Amino acid sequence: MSSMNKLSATIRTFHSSAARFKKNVEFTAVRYPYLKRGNYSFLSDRHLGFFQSILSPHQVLTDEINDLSGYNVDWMHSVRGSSRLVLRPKTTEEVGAILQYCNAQNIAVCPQGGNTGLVGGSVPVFDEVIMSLGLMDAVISVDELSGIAIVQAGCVLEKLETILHLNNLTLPLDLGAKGSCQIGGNVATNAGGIRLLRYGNLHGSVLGLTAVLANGQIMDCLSTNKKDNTGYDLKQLFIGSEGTLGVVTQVALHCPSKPTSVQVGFFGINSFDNVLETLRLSKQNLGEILSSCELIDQSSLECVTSQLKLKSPDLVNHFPFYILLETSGSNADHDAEKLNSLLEMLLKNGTIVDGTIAVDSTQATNLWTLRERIAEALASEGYVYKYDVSVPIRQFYQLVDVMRARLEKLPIRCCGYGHLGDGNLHLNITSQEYSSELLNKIEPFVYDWVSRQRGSVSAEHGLGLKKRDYIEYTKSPTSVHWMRRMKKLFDPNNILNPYKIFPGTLNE
Ligand SMILES: O=C(O)CC[C@@H](O)C(=O)O
Ligand SMILES: [Zn+2]
Repeated sequence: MSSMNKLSATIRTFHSSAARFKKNVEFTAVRYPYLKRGNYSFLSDRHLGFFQSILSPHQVLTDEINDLSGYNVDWMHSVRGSSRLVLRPKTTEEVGAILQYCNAQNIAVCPQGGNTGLVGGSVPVFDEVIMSLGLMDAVISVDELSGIAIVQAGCVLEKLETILHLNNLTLPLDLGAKGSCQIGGNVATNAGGIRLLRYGNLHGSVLGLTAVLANGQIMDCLSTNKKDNTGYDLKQLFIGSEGTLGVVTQVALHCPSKPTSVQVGFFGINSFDNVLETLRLSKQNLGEILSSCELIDQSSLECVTSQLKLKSPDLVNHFPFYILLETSGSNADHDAEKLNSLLEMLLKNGTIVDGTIAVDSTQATNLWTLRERIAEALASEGYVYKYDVSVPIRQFYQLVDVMRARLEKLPIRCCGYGHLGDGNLHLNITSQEYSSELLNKIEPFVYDWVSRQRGSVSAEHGLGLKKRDYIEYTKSPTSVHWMRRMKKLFDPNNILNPYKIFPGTLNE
């Protein structure tokens, strides 16, 4: 059976190849014609001179074609800003000096990690100065005994995982974008991913962090204590703040022990009731070794196999639903036996119709590839309307059915997949190209539907620019009011990632 090391070495690099896809064109001005640039200073030679005086030449990028284009556009090629400057600090102090200056000079700043976000949160909307954390990529310390790693914000997730594995530890989060996303960006967006079912989200795994506030002040919350009840836990404010309250520069992460046995199963299922029963029985029978439970519907599997020329697993038939299960444990024989007897039981009682268990790391990788490259496959198909929602588990697939009925006869593909174990559905609708008519058929209907289930209109991708107008479909007006107050308190001049999270302007 496969080991985690082998698995990790081969899986998931979709962002590097997908970056070449240019089909998903929409761009900010088309979809957001009502957006107005805030009253910020324009970049002048004097400003540039200041940044050049405190940073080295390779930390100040100004060449529009050769340097800036990749920073100005998001991975989906759907939001594009027109920044004229990328700053690449190497230390927390440099971040502090930059922000202090920008705050004093009324210059807007867009903090950026690996730029793998899906809601337009990590790219400028107008000409905000981009602050890229990519040069701050050091792993400062890893302690196997306590399971604590301290790392700079710009460290790419995959690099961090490789180093953790050498210390018999692993990351509490895993994403398809791990080859290019950065831990600071993950923390700033409270990224979820495929292990959340097992290890919970970053609000639990981040023990401490350093954040630089809008005025340049360095807030040292870099605690490594697992227990600390000395008043308010301020670090939590920065986790999921999408760079609007401060710039995260260092993170102390609690890392679980590295599993030595990883098993992957793939099941074909005839009805959504049986999908739910599979989840229930998997939880009951696998217990704590269950580390992922992902749903893929037939439409998603069809898309990923046809667009990326991948082979479907060897099952007897096509099914409306597939579940990908992963276990992570420390005893290969025990874990394999558990998964095999689950498979037998599910087949025998008719909950699943067919299933396969990976016999080696190549097969496991191939199964994961089918799940993790769906986003890339969708992007290569045409324009993608993306929804990342939390819904009560029993209603997980209803929204997909409702949307198919609503968009019947239109030339679209409607896919439902995602993190079933967490109630996090990825609903994606593709069409040949962007159409505002189609968009109006989908939104705000989708958000309204989710709101009526008391779900979340953004489960793990954040609000960024694309979802900001829908915040009140999930958060109460009182919550939004206090969020705005908090933003005003931390960033009174609204220089940090403006136009994100909140609809309108902060003065409204
Ligand atoms: O593109 C999407 O909708 C989901 C992307 C990512 O969160 C995933 O789980 O693959
Ligand atoms: Zn996801």
